[in-house]
Amino acid sequence: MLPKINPTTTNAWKALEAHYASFQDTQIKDLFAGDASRFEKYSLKFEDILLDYSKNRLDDKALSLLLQLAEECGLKEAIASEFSGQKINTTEDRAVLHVALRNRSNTPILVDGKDVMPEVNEVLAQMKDFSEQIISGNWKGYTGKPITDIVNIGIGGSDLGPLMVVEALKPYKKEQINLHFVSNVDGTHIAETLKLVNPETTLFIVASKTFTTQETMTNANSAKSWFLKAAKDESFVKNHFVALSTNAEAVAAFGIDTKNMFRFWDWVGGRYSVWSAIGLSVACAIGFNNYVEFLEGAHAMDNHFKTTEFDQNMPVILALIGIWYNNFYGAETEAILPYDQYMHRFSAYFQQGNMESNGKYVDRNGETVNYQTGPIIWGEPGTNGQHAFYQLIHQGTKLIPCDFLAPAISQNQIGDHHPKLLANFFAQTEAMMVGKSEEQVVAELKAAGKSEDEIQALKNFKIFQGNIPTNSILFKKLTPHTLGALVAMYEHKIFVQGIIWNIYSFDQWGVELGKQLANNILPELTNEEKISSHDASTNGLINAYKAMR
Ligand SMILES: O=P(O)(O)OC[C@H]1O[C@H](O)[C@H](O)[C@@H](O)[C@@H]1O
Repeated sequence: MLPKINPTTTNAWKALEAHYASFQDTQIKDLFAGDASRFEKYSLKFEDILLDYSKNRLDDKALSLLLQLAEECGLKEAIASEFSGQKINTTEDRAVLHVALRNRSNTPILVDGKDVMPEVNEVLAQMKDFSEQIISGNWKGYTGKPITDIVNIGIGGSDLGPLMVVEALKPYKKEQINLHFVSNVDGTHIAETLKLVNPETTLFIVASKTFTTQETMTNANSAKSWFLKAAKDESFVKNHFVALSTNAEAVAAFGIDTKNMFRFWDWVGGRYSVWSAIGLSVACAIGFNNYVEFLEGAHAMDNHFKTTEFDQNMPVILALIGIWYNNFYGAETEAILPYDQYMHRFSAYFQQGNMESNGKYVDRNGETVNYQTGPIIWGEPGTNGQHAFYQLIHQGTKLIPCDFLAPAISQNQIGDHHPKLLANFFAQTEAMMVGKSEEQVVAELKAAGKSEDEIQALKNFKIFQGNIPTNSILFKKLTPHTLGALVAMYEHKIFVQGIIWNIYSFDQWGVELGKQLANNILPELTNEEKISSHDASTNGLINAYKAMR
């Protein structure tokens, strides 16, 4: 079971507070000036991935206290509990075993005394067989034509994971299959997607752990009606609809043959489910072997996380640096900035991964925390972000630690695009650290021929204070294996932080209230009566909507 230690009561926390008081104004660039080996010391390599964390407001003392914090909070025991299948998702009484889904070494993992690996392998074999039939064209639609388009209908973890991975691994995509993702209950999403596809050659993958999610069920029903309008015969549904779910009854009730159901288990969290049957659209897009490569990459990172000393452990180091800024410097957000267009949904994916996991104010003792928990995660690919929001990172009033990610080798070697992209990556992390001093600004303005008055009027606007912390994550190439490792790295970072913050990272009670109230409101929108059962604002809005429509 997980430890239940309030991190602020540890010796390490108190020592970190004391250290922060004297260290807080230290400039990263001065730390480099004082230590010629800082880059070597503060960087880690794992396979083809280099993590450079030297551009942080971090010294040996802070780092060793953060490592001590991890020890005092029982991180070692917590990792062992997770990997051994203990029910560490206590509020839902479930194990947390996405690591079993990619456990390529096949060592037994027991839940309630039963090894889960045979079932995991069974579903993988089913996914292999199915994806091969789709890709080869052997799986036929109701008029005997092969499938050309797959529409994944799902939301949250049943959408963001496969969507992010299919986008990131586009260079590996099989040409004959087009992928589409429908998530929003806004009818526009399904309507615009259906305009692009033909019922004779389209496969709908209905992805929902619970198979009760309003958005997904609504979209799946609309897709089914659209399909039946063309196919006319219910018996054809089995050629065009498959389900990814833990809920066989609901799948059958929807009219999908349970032979066409790919199952997973309650110990797979939605936001950690791309490694499960939820990855079927990925396997159909890039082929099963590439999907397995993706699992292998994650498994390799799992082993690194499980077996490596904390001071050399990438997810642990990233997590501790995050805690340093979140809990001592008061940073409220973290930006994830991939310099790879294929990774354009990576930040959105970890927005859910992080914020749904660690956005909690109640600790594992059921008490309200007296410290900050999960940060706000956001980001867009570089270089686009540079022309949009980097202004605030460079000269705003908020501290925003950033992760920069980039491949050394582009999958599209066109002219000098890639050196230009990477030049921007390196320049931004350098600029964020070194800033630009008053002396530099004045010298530049002088060199540009400005008068003394002009210099005085302008100079303050052109100064960059710098000292903005960044992690640089450079990898050789965005292969399925490397992507798997990167995703697993961030997953474990979230785990480590949740353990230290003494919260439960694998439930998501905070999404329930809105769903409940929407279910109450929906029937009120289907009649013309004036509504008075809510607060004045909600009543006013509902009534205004009814009058407008
Ligand atoms: O896969 P489903 O059961 O349809 O759930 C889809 C999503 O909705 C829920 O509200 C949760 O917030 C997510 O964690 C989940 O991924």
